Amino acid sequence: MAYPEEEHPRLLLHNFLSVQECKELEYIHKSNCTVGYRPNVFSTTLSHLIATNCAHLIMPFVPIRERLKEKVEEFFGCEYELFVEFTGLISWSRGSTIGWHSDDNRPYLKQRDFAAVCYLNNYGDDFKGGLFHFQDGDLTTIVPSSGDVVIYTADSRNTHSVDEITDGERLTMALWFSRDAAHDEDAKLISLLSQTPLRDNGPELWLPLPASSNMYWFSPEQASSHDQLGFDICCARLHVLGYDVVYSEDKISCSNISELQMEKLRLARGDELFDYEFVNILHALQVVQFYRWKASDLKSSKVEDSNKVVLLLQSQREKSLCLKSLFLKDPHLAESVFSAESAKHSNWDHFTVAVAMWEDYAHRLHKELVMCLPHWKTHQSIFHVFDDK
Ligand SMILES: O=C(O)CCC(=O)C(=O)O
Ligand SMILES: [Fe+2]
Repeated sequence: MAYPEEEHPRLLLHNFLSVQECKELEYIHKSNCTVGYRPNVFSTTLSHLIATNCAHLIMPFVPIRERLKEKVEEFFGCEYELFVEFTGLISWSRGSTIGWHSDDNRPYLKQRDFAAVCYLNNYGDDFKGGLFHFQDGDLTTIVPSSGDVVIYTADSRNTHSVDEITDGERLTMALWFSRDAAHDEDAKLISLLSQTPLRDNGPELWLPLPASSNMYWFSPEQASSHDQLGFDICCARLHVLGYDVVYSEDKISCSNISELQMEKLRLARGDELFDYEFVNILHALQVVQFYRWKASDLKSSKVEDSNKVVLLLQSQREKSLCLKSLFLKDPHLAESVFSAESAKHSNWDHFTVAVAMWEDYAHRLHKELVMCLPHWKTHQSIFHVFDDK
């Protein structure tokens, strides 16, 4: 039966995204996410990337969004009719869940016609729980597997739910599509990009700039006051990977998180201080996550002795601990939300290579963005312009 007569129009596509695409989106999410719209959920939106001086990080999304839109249009028989309404990376940590719903079930969501949920990591290996269920019809349970995509109509023919995540972090990219041009995400993003200075080539154009500190503050559901419990998610992600933050300036006191987030810092592991200054905590987090993403390539990279490691002084250690207590009021909570990952840090020499590779990566994406933007503005649409990637 062809759509629209079908009772439950939906499709599961295996390996629609490559392993590399999934890993790159994971890198972007784990270094840029903010607290999400539901308890224990974190999200990364494209407008947030633009707002934090990381507009270049929308580049990896561009060909994927395009392929997904084409697939959805083809399957539902509405070629050239759809707009991407929203794109988001979403991670579901322990305790998160969503009950039976359809994706257009609120007055402000009525413009949503179709959904595509892309799975970026694996049930069982990366998280426990988190199975997806359709309430009726065929294909009722989907076991998330990296690279797979489920597409379905956003209406009540596809009522669905997600089981509670009981361990680990479940990572997805969700897109919604609309026939209504007034809800075109591209137009909104192009307008934001047009207001962002991008033209020159200096690193200040692609070094991240943290958003307001409350966007990175995770509060457990039961906490009555914002400051009492919880943790800063950037610091928590560094912590679960075994990195401590050491601020460069002596004058820094353990007081104001929003000011600290903008300060220069270094990273330490145990009593080793990596003598390289990051411009702020997001910069450090991006490089650390990049190092993890590229770990296997780095193993075979030729390393010159970097001499960048010095012994952490006692005074620096004390300061670092004091700051940690400010950023992580509850380290155990942070470890349970981001599931203390086994530290994969192999050595600082490879890390030094990663710092340089990260810069090349950001710079390359920035140049691509600057080349694409005039085309996007002309067509009022975000599309893959160059094929020589
Ligand atoms: O992550 C999933 O599998 C589905 C998420 C979902 O239903 C939603 O965000 O509306
Ligand atoms: Fe949903």
